[in-house]
Amino acid sequence: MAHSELPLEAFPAWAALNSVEFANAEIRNVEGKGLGLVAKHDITDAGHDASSSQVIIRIPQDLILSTETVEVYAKIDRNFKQLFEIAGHQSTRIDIMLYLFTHIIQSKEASSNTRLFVPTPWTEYIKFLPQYIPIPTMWTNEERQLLKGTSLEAALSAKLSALSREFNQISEQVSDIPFWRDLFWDTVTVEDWILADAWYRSRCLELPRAGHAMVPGLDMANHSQTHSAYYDESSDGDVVLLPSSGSRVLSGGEITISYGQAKSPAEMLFSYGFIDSDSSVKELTLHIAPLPDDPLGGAKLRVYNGPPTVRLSLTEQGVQWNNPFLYLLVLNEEDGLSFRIAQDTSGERQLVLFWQDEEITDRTDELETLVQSHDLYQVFKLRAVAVLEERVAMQLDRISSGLSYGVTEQPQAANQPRAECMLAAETLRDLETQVLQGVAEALENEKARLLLDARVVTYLGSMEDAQNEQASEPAANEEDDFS
Ligand SMILES: C[S@@+](CC[C@H](N)C(=O)[O-])C[C@H]1O[C@@H](n2cnc3c(N)ncnc32)[C@H](O)[C@@H]1O
Repeated sequence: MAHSELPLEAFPAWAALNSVEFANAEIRNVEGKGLGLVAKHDITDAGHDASSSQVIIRIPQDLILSTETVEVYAKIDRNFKQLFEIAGHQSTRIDIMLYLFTHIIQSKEASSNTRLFVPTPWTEYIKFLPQYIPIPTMWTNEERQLLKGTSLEAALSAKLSALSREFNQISEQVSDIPFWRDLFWDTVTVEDWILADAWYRSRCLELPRAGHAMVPGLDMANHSQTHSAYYDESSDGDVVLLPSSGSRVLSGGEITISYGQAKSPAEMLFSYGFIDSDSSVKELTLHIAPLPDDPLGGAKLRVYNGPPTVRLSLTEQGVQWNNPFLYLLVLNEEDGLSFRIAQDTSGERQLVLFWQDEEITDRTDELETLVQSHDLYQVFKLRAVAVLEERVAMQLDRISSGLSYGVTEQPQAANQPRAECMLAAETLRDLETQVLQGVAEALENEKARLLLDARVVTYLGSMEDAQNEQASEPAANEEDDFS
């Protein structure tokens, strides 16, 4: 069943009906970016007061889609309430997605004129939103293959599994409610949930007071590193778009905002479906697994209070790769790392981490600082460098072997990936290869430096002596060993 859509010409009427003021902007098609905001008259920065006459657009508070809006809607619409009571109240993301999902279902039913839910300003507004967002969760299978070997490969497959898990769980949770059960049988598909996620991810922003929210009209603003406008909440709670300091947009020029200056290319592609060629951020995040022969591997993963990842960046200052999880991975019992099980006051058993007999369970992210005063710090660092070097080499291998798909192979015409997806994947691949190569080189240099360190030399020498001694001792069962 198709979603109903509205032409752009209908937008001014929707805006007027809902008291959205487009004082100095209109929505137009912008080459390569979908819709965007364009100045009606020249804009110059002439003050930073949200109530000043420089306001480009103003959106009334009651149109903002936040957790609060969703809670209020659950009080008005009993069908939505049933869904929200069962599947909502988990996170802002899920609450807003349930609201969007409900509105998507209504838009699919629009042709049959069946009113399933109490209408809201969003009932019509979502008909102006694109049905396809160029983020990889909406790419075809063939297009997703283009990301093989990049840092998005694992992130994307985890995201798709999570989306289908969330959808199946909701479907199961509502199976006892006839209204929702019938909708899940006849109308609703996982693609609707994927679309709700794509809208949320690519259009949600953080407001100073309302927090994570979607703002109709404002979410038509595209991103630029040299953005000409910024948003704020006025004293009466309305959301306003204002000129950025020193900005100047001529009549007919595009008005842009910033989606975040520090986001990596992978994050931009994942959340917004494009990589900003003006951004200088060269960064990627890699998952790091415990060493296969580490008996403490599982406990280390459980106790670490952050994601088991390392962020690698190339900056003007050089290469950055430090991450406390690496130190947790390379430290062992003989170094002074230990785990114990403790019971809290409610009788719950907890895993507790010690370093040199000091409890550090809540300080795993300070591990590198904690080990710095140890005599063997340079040895620990060498181990961390070696583990990371191996992981980076593996990723470089993956990223270069992934190259053969889609770029050199000719996929079947029917499944031909779109040019924009090929270009985005190739850009990501190039940028990540640069980072990985830069980090690999820096790690190689760091390893060479550490291997010259006096304490490392002494430590490695003592390890070698111990091994030689062990090898020269006859094995106790040597004579009986016929294996
Ligand atoms: C908040 S929406 C902006 C409005 C959107 N262009 C539309 O047609 O509805 C964010 C989406 O706009 C597009 N976009 C924003 N800035 C862009 C840019 N600098 N280059 C390419 N696409 C951009 C991306 O598809 C992104 O997911």
